[in-house]
Amino acid sequence: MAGRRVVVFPTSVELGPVLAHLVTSRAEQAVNSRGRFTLGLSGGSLVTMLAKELLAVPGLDCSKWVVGFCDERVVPFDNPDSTYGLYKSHLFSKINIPDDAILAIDFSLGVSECAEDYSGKLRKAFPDDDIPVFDLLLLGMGPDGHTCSLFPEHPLLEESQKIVAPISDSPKPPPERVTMTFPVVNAARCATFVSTGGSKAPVLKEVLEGREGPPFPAARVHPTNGELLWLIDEPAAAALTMKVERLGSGAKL
Ligand SMILES: O=C(O)[C@H](O)[C@@H](O)[C@H](O)[C@H](O)COP(=O)(O)O
Repeated sequence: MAGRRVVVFPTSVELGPVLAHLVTSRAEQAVNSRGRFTLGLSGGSLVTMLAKELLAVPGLDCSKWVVGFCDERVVPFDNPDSTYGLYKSHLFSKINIPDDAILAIDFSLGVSECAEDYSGKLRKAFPDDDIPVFDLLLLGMGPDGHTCSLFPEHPLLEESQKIVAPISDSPKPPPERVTMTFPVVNAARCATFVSTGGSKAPVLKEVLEGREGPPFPAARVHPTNGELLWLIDEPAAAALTMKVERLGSGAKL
């Protein structure tokens, strides 16, 4: 692990531009060294924050981006629960990313087949990797400590063979989802959590500072050969006693 950075911003207003800079600078580095930038997206409040901030970047060029989903709800794209659907309307329709560079699920399949199909899409997009190595995964964390669709105490936390797994009993609706597993999450070059708001404070303390008993799913994210960044705001950081970095909107990570 290249190390963990916990960076606290006054509010999400200052965090947003730094997130956009992180994405575009990692994209530039990746395109320069490997010819493309592979990005994994999560849902929740990240969708609108990321879309707003990326669309404000002058001359944003996504022509060499390949985008996947850290998890996805198995619902039609026009269902408001579809993470792809939200990104399509907020972001993909407004940037120059080729359609075939977006690795989306086939929601018409049953949840198990859908996971197999999405796994095949990842394998095809990463033909040289035993486990797909994304340049950047953007992750969220629920107030229960889940990330992707990896929920506390769920057997999927121990999945070590599959790169993508189906889940049909998600405690958070909708119940049917597909999710990247920890082997993929922890193979990333950089995993970045974005977590804001006071509702995250209690769980964030346990995730970042440790707890008795089994670690929360979000605490199990620690890329083997990559970086781990936590971008949070003061309300989310309220219960932390650890040393953190405090930065503002002009920061570059
Ligand atoms: O699939 C889901 O149910 C959500 O996408 C979820 O996993 C989300 O990423 C976290 O709950 C953090 O969401 P917020 O950043 O909006 O709190």
